[in-house]
Amino acid sequence: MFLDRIVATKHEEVSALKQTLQIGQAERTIADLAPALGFERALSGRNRPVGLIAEVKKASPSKGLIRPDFHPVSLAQAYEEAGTDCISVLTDKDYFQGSNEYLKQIREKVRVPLLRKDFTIDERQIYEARLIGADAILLIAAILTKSQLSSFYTLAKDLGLDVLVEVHNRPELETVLDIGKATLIGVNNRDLKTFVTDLKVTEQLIGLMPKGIVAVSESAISTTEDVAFVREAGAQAVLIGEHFMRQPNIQQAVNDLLGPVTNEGTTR
Ligand SMILES: O=C(O)c1ccccc1NCC(=O)[C@H](O)[C@H](O)COP(=O)(O)O
Repeated sequence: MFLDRIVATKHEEVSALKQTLQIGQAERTIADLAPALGFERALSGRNRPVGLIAEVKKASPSKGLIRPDFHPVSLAQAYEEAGTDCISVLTDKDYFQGSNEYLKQIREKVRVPLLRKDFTIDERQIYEARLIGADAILLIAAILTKSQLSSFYTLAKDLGLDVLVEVHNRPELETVLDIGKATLIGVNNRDLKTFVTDLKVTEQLIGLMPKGIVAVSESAISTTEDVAFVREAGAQAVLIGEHFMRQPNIQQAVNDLLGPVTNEGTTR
């Protein structure tokens, strides 16, 4: 299964990271860094009626190469000019053709909060995310134990990062809610094991979330009807990658899909 392969690769990467990233040294370096930008705060005070996390995504396991003329900084700058609330940057090399370097380069040029989109399975990756300039990390319930979800969440927060916790089914959501820490939860409409997408997953799961959670609908959103559907289901934000990556004019595509910036965001 593909997800198992991805996780196996992550274990190899973490073994290598153990040789280069010493936790004590990382803690000292992080203590001297400027505070991270408020990822969750940007979504709560969003620029449009629905918040937007726009993704910098060159390729994916389900679709192969998506954006042949891939210039990560230019793409992120176009997202920033389009009034994107947050940007997601895929840093996985083997399956998404991403890179930590892309995130670092974007951090230098863009003042929008950045999500390090990767498959976190070890605490060293959380230190690494902060060191390369991320403002938030992703924790995927499908690949973590309850205990890992809880301890990784706390570590990320202690390092000044926000956390997007991702679920795809009811048992995963129940685990996350039982831990009782997550305030920003993403519902991935894509089953990471089969790649099948269905926006109804958003409808099913957001209805089970308590008030006060910032709910994000992730994946397979490409039309104004899709956006309307997930908003109606209760999503306060959307995470969109492939659709924007296939457009020649990113700014135009963001405005066509989500409308103009209104600065009328509200908190729930
Ligand atoms: O995108 C994939 O094919 C994929 C396969 C296996 C695990 C994760 C995968 N994608 C990660 C994501 O969550 C998406 O990049 C993100 O939600 C944006 O989705 P989309 O708008 O459909 O590009």
